[in-house]
Amino acid sequence: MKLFSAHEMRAADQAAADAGIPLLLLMEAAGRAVADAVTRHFAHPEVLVLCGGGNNGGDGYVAARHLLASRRVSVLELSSAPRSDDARTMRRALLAHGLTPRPLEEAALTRALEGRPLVVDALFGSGLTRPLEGEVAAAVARVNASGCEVLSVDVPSGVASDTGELLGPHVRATRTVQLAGAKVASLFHPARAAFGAAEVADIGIPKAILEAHASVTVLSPDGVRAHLPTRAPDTHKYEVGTLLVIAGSATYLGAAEMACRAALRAGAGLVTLASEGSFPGTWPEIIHERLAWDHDPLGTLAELGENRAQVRLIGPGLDRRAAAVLPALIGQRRVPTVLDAGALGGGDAWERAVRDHGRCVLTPHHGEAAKLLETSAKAVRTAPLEAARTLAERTGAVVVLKGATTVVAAPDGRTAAHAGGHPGMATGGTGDVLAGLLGAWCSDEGALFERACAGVVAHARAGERAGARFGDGLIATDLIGAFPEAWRELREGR
Ligand SMILES: NC(=O)C1=CN([C@@H]2O[C@H](COP(=O)(O)OP(=O)(O)OC[C@H]3O[C@@H](n4cnc5c(N)ncnc54)[C@H](OP(=O)(O)O)[C@@H]3O)[C@@H](O)[C@H]2O)[C@H](O)CC1
Ligand SMILES: [K+]
Repeated sequence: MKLFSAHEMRAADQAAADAGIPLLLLMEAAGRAVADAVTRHFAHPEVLVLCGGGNNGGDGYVAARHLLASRRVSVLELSSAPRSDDARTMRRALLAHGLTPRPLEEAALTRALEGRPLVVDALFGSGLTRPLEGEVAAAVARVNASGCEVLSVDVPSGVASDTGELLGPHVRATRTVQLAGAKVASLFHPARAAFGAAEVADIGIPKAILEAHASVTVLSPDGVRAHLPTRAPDTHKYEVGTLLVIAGSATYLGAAEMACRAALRAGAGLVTLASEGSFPGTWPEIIHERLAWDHDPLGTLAELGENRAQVRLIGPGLDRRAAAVLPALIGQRRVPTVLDAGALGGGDAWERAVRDHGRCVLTPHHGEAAKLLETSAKAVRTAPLEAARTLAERTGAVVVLKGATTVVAAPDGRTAAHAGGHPGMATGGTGDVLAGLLGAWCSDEGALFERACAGVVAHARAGERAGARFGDGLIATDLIGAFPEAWRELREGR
């Protein structure tokens, strides 16, 4: 499935019109799809349709017309807003069926809501340009307070369709029928919650046109299945990808160990941890190489044979003293390299090293991305797709921007987002686990973006499994325990 910005959707509409499918036809299909969704999901004998002055309102008039056959329908409309030609046409068609919309005024709305109707919210869609205020904001508040179930058309009114951030007053929908494609806001918190159950209706825009106008893929288990690592029956450990993990410090040895364990469970052929001090690890499978950050660490690492470091992961719990050698460390081997946490150093020399390397995967959370982009965490949260894309373009790396919805961006512009997982994953160490499994799965140099996408989905699935068992009390190592079954489910299409 693809994700659309309002601009991309308008361009797709225009391309459809140019190809011979006028907007009026799309609007008819949109309203019909909304009426079908009402029939499928709601048994209310009464339906109250609220129409705005734009094309979202046009969809509402169409839905009202189709619902006349099976429900008692009334329509309240905003009269102040201008009406598009198509919305006007659909309003006339409704009048021809004997239903006259009435003005959306306080008394009329209060009376209508007393009958506990299903409310169809067709006030504003993707054309919202500013926060709702005055009478419209009051009407939305009244609908929310009424306790009536609400089906929103395309976008809950008041939600800006291009961001997960909330502008102001908005409808809290029970269900939203998104038209032609999912909207950005439906995938990102907190706006995501306003959509209720979100579905996408086909309104007759040809698939090729939709594909050509959307730049973001919504990740799904089905979508990443082809990119899960597989192994031949006669393979050996040096063929499935060995991982060198450069991580840990006196305080954060656990981060390094969790990354190593995750990598092993994700099928790494051999995992070597290079860190300072003695390693009290409880997994004997992890090979430990001693590093001294103040005594030629690069020399020590250079001695490790190529077959021990077909992929590198640098960063989980990394000792602060590593910062000074980061650019040289990144450039030391030309193998796929995942940079996490302490290895997301930033600065000109760092950025040059990442760009020159050309095979890096960066895994920042919002705060780390903000630092790398020299902006605020709020700016990243407001526009995570753009933030991930900009960082990927600037560094030439695949960027995995972690969050409740994770964005993956490639330097060539490919972008994907995934909203799976469990709120319990907001706990220390789950990022180290992701870094470890990406280290194991990014052994395919030609498919770093695809493998990163698969890793994000598998990590989220492990979180869902662990969340089902431990709820909000899940801890990062639970993800490692849940990972093998999550991987199997993805492989088997369950
Ligand atoms: N391909 C598709 O998905 C199709 C979708 N359809 C539907 O069309 C809408 C988008 O329609 P559009 O007319 O562009 O926009 P809206 O209906 O959302 O409303 C825009 C009007 O509202 C005014 N506006 C914007 N913000 C506010 C506000 N805060 N308060 C008051 N008024 C506001 C705006 O006017 P301004 O010039 O004042 O900004 C517009 O007049 C989409 O969501 C679908 O439902 C098509 O029906 C079929 C194809
Ligand atoms: K709406």
